[in-house]
Amino acid sequence: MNHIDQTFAGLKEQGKTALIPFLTVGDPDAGTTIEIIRQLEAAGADLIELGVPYSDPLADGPVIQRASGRALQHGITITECIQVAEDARKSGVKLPFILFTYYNPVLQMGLEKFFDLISKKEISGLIIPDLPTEEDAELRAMAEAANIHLIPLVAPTSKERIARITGRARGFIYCVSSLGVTGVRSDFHSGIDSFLSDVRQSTELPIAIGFGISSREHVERFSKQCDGVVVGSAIVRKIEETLPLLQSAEHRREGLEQIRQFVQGLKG
Ligand SMILES: O=P(O)(O)OC[C@@H](O)[C@@H](O)c1c[nH]c2ccccc12
Repeated sequence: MNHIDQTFAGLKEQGKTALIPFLTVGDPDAGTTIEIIRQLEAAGADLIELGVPYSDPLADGPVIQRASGRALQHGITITECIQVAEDARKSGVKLPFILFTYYNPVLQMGLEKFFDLISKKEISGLIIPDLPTEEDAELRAMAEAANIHLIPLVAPTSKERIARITGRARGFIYCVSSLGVTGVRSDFHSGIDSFLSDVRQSTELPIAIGFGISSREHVERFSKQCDGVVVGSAIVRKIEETLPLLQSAEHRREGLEQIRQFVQGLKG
């Protein structure tokens, strides 16, 4: 059990679905990211996905690619991204943090040093989209030892792999709603409902859905079948739209308020 399990258990008792925003850490800077996280919590978010910017975000659409580019322009590192979790906790944020990173930055740091760092910095979960389950044994063992949940992704094409992936999972199962890259969508994979029931039947863990979710209607629709809903690009796009306000001392509060209101609208 860790902070993620406790959060989902609490929501289940209340019959609620977790709202899980994703944001790119350091877009536009680490300090603003912490203030945005506080707004996300105030808007009703239940867990936060902290995205580590990467130079080759192969699974990301244009919105998150641009956000990663902005953050990397300011030279943010994976260590600084992890520090944001501790600083946000110190500023009073209570939500569980899931570190979202591609595998390369972890390899560059070295698994030992990486786990030594995140086990001390308020990280409860890990999502590494380009680490196949067939190659994650060492990392999974280190995550277990640190009581940090390695959260797997399953896609509608995972089919017979679903049971193998969910069988060794911790935290929750991240169900990808559509094929392709992240980004706001108006429609989802045609077999989405049967895919979600297949995943549900394969695990006792909570299941969350992500990719393309950008409206209250989407959140409502998927709340019937899932325990959590991940929203990334729609929120990252809202942050992008408010950058001029966020970067002006005079209008910063207004920009943060616009982000809070947008996310509150998703939660309803
Ligand atoms: O951006 P979307 O369409 O709302 O999808 C969530 C997604 O951003 C986040 O979970 C994520 C960001 N980059 C990823 C790469 C792979 C899987 C998931 C992700």
